[in-house]
Amino acid sequence: MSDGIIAISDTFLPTLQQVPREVAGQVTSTLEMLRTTPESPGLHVEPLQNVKDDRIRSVRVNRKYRVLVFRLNSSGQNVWLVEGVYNHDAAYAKAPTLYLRMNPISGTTEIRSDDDAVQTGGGYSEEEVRSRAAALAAEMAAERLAEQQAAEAERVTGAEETPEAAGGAGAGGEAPAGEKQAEPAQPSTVPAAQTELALDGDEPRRPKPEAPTGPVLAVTAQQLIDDLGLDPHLAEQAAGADDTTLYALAEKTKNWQGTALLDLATGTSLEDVRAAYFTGVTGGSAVGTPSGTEDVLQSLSAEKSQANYRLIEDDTALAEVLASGSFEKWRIFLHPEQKTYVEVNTRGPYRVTGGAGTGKTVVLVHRAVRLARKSAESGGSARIVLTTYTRTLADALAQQVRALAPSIPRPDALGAPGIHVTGVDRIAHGAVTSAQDLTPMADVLGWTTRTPKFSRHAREWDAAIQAAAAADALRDRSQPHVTAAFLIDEYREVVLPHRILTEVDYLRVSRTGRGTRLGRAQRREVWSAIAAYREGGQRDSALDWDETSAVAAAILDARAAATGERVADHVLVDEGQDLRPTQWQMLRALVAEGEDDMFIAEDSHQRIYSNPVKLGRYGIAIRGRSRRLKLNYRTTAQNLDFAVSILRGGDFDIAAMEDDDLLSSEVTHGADRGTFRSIRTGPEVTFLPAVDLADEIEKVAALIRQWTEEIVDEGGDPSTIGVLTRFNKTRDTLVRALDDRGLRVVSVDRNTSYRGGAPLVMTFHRAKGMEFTHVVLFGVDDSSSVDVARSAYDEQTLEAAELQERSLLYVGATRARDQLAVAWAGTASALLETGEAR
Ligand SMILES: Nc1ncnc2c1ncn2[C@@H]1O[C@H](COP(=O)(O)OP(=O)(O)OP(=O)(O)O)[C@@H](O)[C@H]1O
Repeated sequence: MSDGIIAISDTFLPTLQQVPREVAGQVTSTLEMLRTTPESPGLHVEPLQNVKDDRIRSVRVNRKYRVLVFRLNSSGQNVWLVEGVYNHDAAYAKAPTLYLRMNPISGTTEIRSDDDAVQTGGGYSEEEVRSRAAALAAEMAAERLAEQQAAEAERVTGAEETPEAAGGAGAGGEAPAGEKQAEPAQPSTVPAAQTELALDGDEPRRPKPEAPTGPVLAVTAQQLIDDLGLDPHLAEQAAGADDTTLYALAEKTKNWQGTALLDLATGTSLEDVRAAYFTGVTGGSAVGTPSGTEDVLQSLSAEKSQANYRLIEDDTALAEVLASGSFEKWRIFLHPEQKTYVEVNTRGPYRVTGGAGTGKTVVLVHRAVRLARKSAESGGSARIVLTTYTRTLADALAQQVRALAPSIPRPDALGAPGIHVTGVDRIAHGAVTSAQDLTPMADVLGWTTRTPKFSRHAREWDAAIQAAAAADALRDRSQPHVTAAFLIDEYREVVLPHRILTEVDYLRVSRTGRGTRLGRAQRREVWSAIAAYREGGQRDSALDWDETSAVAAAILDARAAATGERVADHVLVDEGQDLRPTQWQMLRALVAEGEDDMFIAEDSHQRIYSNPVKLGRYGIAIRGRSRRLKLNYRTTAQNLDFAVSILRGGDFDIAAMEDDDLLSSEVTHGADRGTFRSIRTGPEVTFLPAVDLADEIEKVAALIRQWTEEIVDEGGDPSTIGVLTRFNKTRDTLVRALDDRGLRVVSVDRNTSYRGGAPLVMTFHRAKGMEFTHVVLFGVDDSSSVDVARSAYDEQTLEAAELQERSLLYVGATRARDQLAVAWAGTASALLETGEAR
């Protein structure tokens, strides 16, 4: 008999994570034996008594553990569908109730249990189900044909651009050093399904959110039954369910039906949900009846089943993951939407947005690996750059790439085959230091050197202002446009990207997007300070980081002009919302425009470093190629609700801030409860109001102690607790105070890498991109925001700075997987809008 096939169910990985490490190793070798030599005397594959589905087997791992599998035998070949690993007694208690059913409407395999909280009741007989399924299949085929015909008609007549084509070549926006192009036309109509979202985005200010009541879904129970194939009992409860009930139902429903409900709750249409999960396989059986082996096998091998099941046969990637000893679900099972963005072939830059924890990084890492594998399969050696804002985040990305695909090369240098993972400033630094020819520097700065230093400090702007004042070039130094804050932004957002070298050019340049309007005399003043800053740089042969990436872009462009070659084939960017204009220019210069050139993951609601950027200005035209992820995999619904309530108080008009040429519905998400949901629920957020700092520290110390004990009791590591502060100073005070109370914590800053064994204390900024099981937001009182008015030089920067304070709290709150606590002394921050906190 030929070797069998191992099929992994998504129920298996969480159970594998629960067993001791050495047992996990034994499980994988047991599965390998099951695949190759199931008859081996060393392997005990036991049928069980009194079972619902006689295909279920218990396979011995060691004295204590058993794996539950379904044996699906077809034409002499075995497919072993692995459900989970349990200790002996739990396995024997569970096995009799389990059965395999293929849903006749969706064609999806479901591992069901007689104990399912939601069971059959009402609905159709088996016969009715089958005939309904056949009718539906015909309906879908007709729909597909009609769609194809419509698309064909559009292509032929050119009557209307498809979204992809609309963002194609030529829509590149304003050239860096050129004239402003005409604004792309706004679409005159918004598709009906998106109208509500678009209007939401236009609301000037949201009222304080009320707890949502009434049905969440905009579909009837009958539609859920007929069109989706949900269990009738579940459908009836779900159709009328309010928010809380819907979550409870989705969580209890272990198979794809639960996720499909959440998808609908995020605004995904019935058609899209069907397109995501329906396998197209016909047959199956009603709830309560196991389905035939052939039906199940066909369904399992359908591509759409990959969200929940994977066959190991020929899947070296999956085998690699299992062999690695680390079993997080994200490495094998992607949400259908995530999978789409991993695999989509793009005709230019593509952007995935989505709230915190929706798996944007997961998509990016899978995509980088897919591009590398695809190239290797066709004998190529693609040069892939995977980058993000900071080095710490880049290190985390590198770890994920290694976990997913240890065998793919991760070169240290730009231009080598494989996945080069590094921070965006390091790329710029590398491009400048490795350049043979630094003359393009002169095109950006007006001077050049063979030995640049990278050491300029923001305070050198003060020296430049002083120098300009000393030369009598400034009339009044208290004017906003001659403050360091204004000049830094003007330099990085206007002067450097446009490669302005002279006052004459600066007087002419379009400053679109900058809030403050400047007259001629004011521009002269600004230029005098900028010229002084540049002279300082030239004197010291020193570049700041914005200059470095601007120079890197010029060097890369010059090299491409001379050789016709760019240094990368694909560029993937995480945390894109925090990148600055010249960094985008540099990334654009790494890769030629074309298929799969740039892929960007970002969340505008998490922007905590830079001002919004209109990517189209830097040759990154994403119009029509921006998509949104909506299911939060990280944090519970309770924590997410709290985090989103912070955003709601702010006027995040993302569409206007960054890409006003996009439909606002393409980018809105965070403030819109209906479009962003968590996949699980947990305890309520804990609020810890305190009378003063000492009281707050006491309360937080007690909570950390309690959490630490609970985590240690369960065999976990207390470094999964994160305590976040707004300022470095608060962090240091807190760490000292906890230390005085005999509570060991680790203070994390730029220079300390974190270790396990103790809770971590760090700033909100440092926690960006990280996640913890438990989080305390410390010191969220009315003095916890920076005095934004002090550094803001106009209305626009004031608003942006206020939004950044909200974003910081949002970032902090969404680091928590399970439990979140918010502490403050005295009056709570005005940014906390929830009733409990006020
Ligand atoms: N398909 C999936 N199955 C299981 N877990 C997933 C899946 N996708 C993402 N996750 C988990 O959700 C969490 C958040 O994922 P990720 O960090 O990619 O989100 P993100 O959108 O980049 O978040 P942020 O914007 O906050 O950085 C991680 O723990 C990740 O492992």
